[in-house]
Amino acid sequence: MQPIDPNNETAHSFVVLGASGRLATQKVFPALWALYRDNRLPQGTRIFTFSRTKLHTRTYRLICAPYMNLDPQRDPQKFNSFWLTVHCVQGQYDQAEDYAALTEAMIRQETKHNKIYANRIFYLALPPVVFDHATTNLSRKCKSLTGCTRIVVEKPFARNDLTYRPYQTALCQTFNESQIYMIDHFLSKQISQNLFGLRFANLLWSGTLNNRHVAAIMITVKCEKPVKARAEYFNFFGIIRDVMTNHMMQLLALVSMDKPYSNTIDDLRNERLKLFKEVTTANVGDVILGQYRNNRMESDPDKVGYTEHSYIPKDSMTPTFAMVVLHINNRRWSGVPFILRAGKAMNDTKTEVRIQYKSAECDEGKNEELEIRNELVLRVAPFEEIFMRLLLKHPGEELCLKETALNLRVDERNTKYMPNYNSLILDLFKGNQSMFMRTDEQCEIWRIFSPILQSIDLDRPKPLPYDFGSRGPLLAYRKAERVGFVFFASDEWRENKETLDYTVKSSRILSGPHHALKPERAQVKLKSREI
Ligand SMILES: NC(=O)C1=CN([C@@H]2O[C@H](COP(=O)(O)OP(=O)(O)OC[C@H]3O[C@@H](n4cnc5c(N)ncnc54)[C@H](OP(=O)(O)O)[C@@H]3O)[C@@H](O)[C@H]2O)C=CC1
Ligand SMILES: O=C1O[C@H](COP(=O)(O)O)[C@@H](O)[C@H](O)[C@H]1O
Repeated sequence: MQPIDPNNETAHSFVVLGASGRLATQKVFPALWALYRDNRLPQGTRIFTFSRTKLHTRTYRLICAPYMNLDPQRDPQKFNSFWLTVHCVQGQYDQAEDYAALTEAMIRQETKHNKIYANRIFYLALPPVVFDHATTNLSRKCKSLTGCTRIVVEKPFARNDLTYRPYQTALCQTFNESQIYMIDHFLSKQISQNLFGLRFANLLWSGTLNNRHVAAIMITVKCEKPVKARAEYFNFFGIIRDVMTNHMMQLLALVSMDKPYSNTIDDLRNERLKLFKEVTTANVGDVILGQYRNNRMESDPDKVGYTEHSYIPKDSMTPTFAMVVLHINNRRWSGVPFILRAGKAMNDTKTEVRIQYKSAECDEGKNEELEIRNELVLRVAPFEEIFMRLLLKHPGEELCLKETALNLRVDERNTKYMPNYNSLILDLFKGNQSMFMRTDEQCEIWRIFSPILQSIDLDRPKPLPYDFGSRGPLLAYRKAERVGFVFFASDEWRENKETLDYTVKSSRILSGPHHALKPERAQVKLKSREI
């Protein structure tokens, strides 16, 4: 893949459809601006908005400005010149002639820059209802005749395996796979790239990531905030479709797939697909669903039960928490549970992959209640870190073991990472599809989750209640323990005693006792010859 040459002669038209919406104004335009400011976009880039709403660059820049992280000392002049590259086109998503008008607008700008070559990128920041109209009309009226055409689609990629088929057909009949960029912003997160590096570049890990050494893997995406922004979308799709059938499955693939044959995009995607094919189809027995309720302790009117929000139907059965246990049917992983846990309005905001190793069989005086396991944790939120839970000798004269951490705060290494959307948009210009999904990958993901999703849609099971701000339903934790995961005082064990005591106390109140709430640090006495 060639790096972008800012002096590239080719004209580039970047079109954001649905530009009046949240995704466009809060993510896509801020990313475009940051890349422009840092001279990362090719010189001949022109940006177009396409929406039913009549937009003017003058007013649109005011709408986007709060999300653009402007530096008043450094940026004003460049910010003005950025907006000179933006052109607004109004249109209906189902009207072919409006797309023809968009093409005329693009040609006018493209020919100013280069009369021969023009690449076009279409970013669909649109809800699914207009997806078919947009892809068909873009394909008929707007494709570049002289350069590349790329189309970017955002989740939700349909609702299940049945609705995905026509979705995939519509997309693949109008665009080639090499033109389709299915965005999953988790693929561009550092955790994803770290998983790859850690696994395939270090013998220490590549040799132990298998069912001989690993007891269980837990992948977590939990969030303290209640559902508010995008509530209508969330209530329709629920937590499983929001983060599991996309982001979390990509993390699962990265932690478990074999090393791709080569670094080419196809080999990478083929290996991911192979892994997804080996994940067994989940059924209702593999899932625990929850929905947050009022904990009667919050004064903030936003921190109420899910169905108490004015914007959520009172009888909603949408799960705001889910834990799903998956299995991979191959030699490396059979027998190891992969536990996906996600939720809103929980006790913590945290995204991580936690690899829990089997316990070492060295301690004669082993205390059954305190089973100690090594863990390798890759965390991306609230901050980036990689740590290993280890057992070392407790300082002092007594010969006993103590949990400790080998810890790396990745974000303290002074490296500035590019935010997700910036690097993904840069990849669009470069034509680098490796951080994007291929359409057949999503097909397998829907196959894995469809029985569960179908049961939720048809039977409308009542999710288990859990208190706002808690760890979710206790039953979920029991389930995780039953399949082989052991909870320690989560990761709070790394904090000072005061925080630990507080967390233990409040956790107890919020979700009842389980192994995560052990008040004592684990200490296992050993005979001297074992140290
Ligand atoms: N917001 C986010 O952070 C994320 C969003 N996504 C996905 O990206 C897509 C866009 O998200 P977002 O910007 O939040 O969505 P919005 O609901 O804000 O919709 C975007 C734009 O689409 C047009 N639109 C909305 N509803 C309709 C309709 N019924 N018929 C025709 N046009 C409509 C509107 O533009 P106008 O009327 O002016 O044409 C609107 O401004 C969605 O599929 C979403 O799931 C994915 C990940 C994150
Ligand atoms: O796409 C989504 O992802 C976010 C989590 O992503 P992050 O980059 O903020 O960690 C999730 O909160 C949201 O519900 C979901 O739609």
